[in-house]
Amino acid sequence: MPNSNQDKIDAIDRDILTLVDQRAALVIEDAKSSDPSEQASSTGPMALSSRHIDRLIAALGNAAAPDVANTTSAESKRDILRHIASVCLASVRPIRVAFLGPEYSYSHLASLKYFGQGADFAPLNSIPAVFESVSRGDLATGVVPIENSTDGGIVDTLGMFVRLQMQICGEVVLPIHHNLLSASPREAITEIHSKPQALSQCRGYLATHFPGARLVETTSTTAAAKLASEQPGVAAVASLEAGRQYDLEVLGASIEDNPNNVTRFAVLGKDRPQRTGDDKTSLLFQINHQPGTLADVMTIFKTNQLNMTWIESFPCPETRNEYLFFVELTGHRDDESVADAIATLSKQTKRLDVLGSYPKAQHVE
Ligand SMILES: O=C(O)C(=O)C[C@]1(C(=O)O)C=C[C@@H](O)C=C1
Repeated sequence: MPNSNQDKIDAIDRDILTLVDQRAALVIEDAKSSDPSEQASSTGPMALSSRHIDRLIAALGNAAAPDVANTTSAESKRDILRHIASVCLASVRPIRVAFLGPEYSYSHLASLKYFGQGADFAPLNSIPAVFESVSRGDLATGVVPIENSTDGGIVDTLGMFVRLQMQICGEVVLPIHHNLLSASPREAITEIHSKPQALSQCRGYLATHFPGARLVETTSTTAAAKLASEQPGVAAVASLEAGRQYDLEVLGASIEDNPNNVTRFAVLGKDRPQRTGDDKTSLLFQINHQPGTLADVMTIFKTNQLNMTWIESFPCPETRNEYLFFVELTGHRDDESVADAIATLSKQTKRLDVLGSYPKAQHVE
């Protein structure tokens, strides 16, 4: 059936493309006139654009164009604008982003959420490989899971921060909805494969519905999905996108035990984002193994009225019975209170790494 509105739709598409080109030209002009430190930034501009887009969508509410039915969701509008922003930024400076692959892992979805589809994505086969490629400078930036709301700190990531000098220049918070995916029917499933964290986030569901299945750990959820497409009797716990990629049936949707399951990802890189007024600072420190030292450190945060958003201990690789601590707090290292706390902390710790100050993730959808 011919579409009677097709000519009008074509005209609108042409207008959209003209506007995208105009937008890209403005971004290029701004990049040329910005100071050299901002020009070198690979992660900052997209974070800033996302922030502006979020504000714009929030301000528009549900009344984008009064004369037109408001049929597009705020989420779709946000996705469209983020994609356009990312494509415009890529015309100034292509961004290469390392993540734990293969594609459609949650790390890939988090990278897409942060950088948009205009970035160039490089799937690597482990979290340490992501750290090493950014540290060597092979890739400008990388995205790694750092904390899950069900399971806590991601050990591979925390261990790499302990081993390697690495900066955090952003964060992404992604709701994680796991799915049981297979090319085989439900009754034929004998093995369920996934990354340990994903299996753990679904342990109640798996124990109830597949008590006899063997749980097998893989390097990522998508690696499990790929295997499930190749081996009969194997199911994977992975994203819907991974299931689509490998043509798998969904045997169970949203099987995470906690419906509010979210994972926070750190954006790694050499950028040093400027203060926005709504920032976080990540610290890694080691203290003497003596009574009261951790309490003394907490007092520094209290005195400076700093709100801690995360604390996690990690066994010190060199010294048995000693621990390193990861702490995140609200505020930027350029804020007086944070700068004061860091200066005092440096006198009371055996090791102190300021991992970075960066804009707080805006929303969870
Ligand atoms: O395997 C993936 O898909 C990942 O991106 C890793 C990872 C993790 O290790 O936490 C990320 C988010 C989920 O919590 C489960 C798996």
